[in-house]
Amino acid sequence: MQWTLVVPLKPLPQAKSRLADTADDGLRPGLALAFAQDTVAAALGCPAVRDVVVVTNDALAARELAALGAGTVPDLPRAGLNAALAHAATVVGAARRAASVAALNADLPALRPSELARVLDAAAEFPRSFLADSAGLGTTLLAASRGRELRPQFGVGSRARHRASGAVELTLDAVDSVRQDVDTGGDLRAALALGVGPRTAAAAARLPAGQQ
Ligand SMILES: Nc1nc2c(ncn2[C@@H]2O[C@H](COP(=O)(O)OP(=O)(O)OP(=O)(O)O)[C@@H](O)[C@H]2O)c(=O)[nH]1
Ligand SMILES: C=C(OP(=O)(O)O)C(=O)O
Repeated sequence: MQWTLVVPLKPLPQAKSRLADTADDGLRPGLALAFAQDTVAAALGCPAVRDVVVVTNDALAARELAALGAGTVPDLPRAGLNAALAHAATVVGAARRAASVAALNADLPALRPSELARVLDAAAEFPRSFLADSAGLGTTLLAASRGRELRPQFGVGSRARHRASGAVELTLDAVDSVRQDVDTGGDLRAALALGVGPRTAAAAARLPAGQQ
């Protein structure tokens, strides 16, 4: 089965606020863009992925991610993350005759196509399923098979909410790169240890010594 991935991205000046201790206002937007570029490039390199659609109101990010081969959909005004995802999932479902759709966070700079393929192949067995993040509290991927609604409930504590919503938790080993979202300086160090994509490696090299 091939999937359409929907990747949500905040306007870059507001993105990754929890990285403020690691990257100042001058560097943080570029770091957030680099995470999204490496995430989208890895996703587009995954054999289980048919296409990637980024939902964002950020014009620069939309342009840069379209240059990698992603489609883009604008956010609904002031609706928030879950409304943006549900909207984008509806748009791509309508355009692609009830495609199988998965939401994937934009902050997975260590993402490996082969690990994403294993997660999506496992997700194909269930109507709705999700993968917990490396911290064990959040979600990095929520999948809905053909014809099923995504019903996203991302945000703080989303692992428990997705489970309570009836989505099946995917319990795969050795898919660390799909779980490793980057919210804090510690997360960034963990992602760098796994091995990040080239744009994040370049952006991280510009951080002050000790923050990389
Ligand atoms: N399109 C869209 N994406 C969003 C919105 N809110 C959050 N996101 C994206 O959803 C994912 C998780 O978002 P958050 O953890 O809330 O925000 P973040 O920028 O990653 O980090 P913090 O600012 O530290 O909370 C990231 O890929 C965000 O860019 C929104 O309102 N619209
Ligand atoms: C939005 C989520 O991610 P983050 O860890 O970036 O807040 C989530 O886990 O639901």
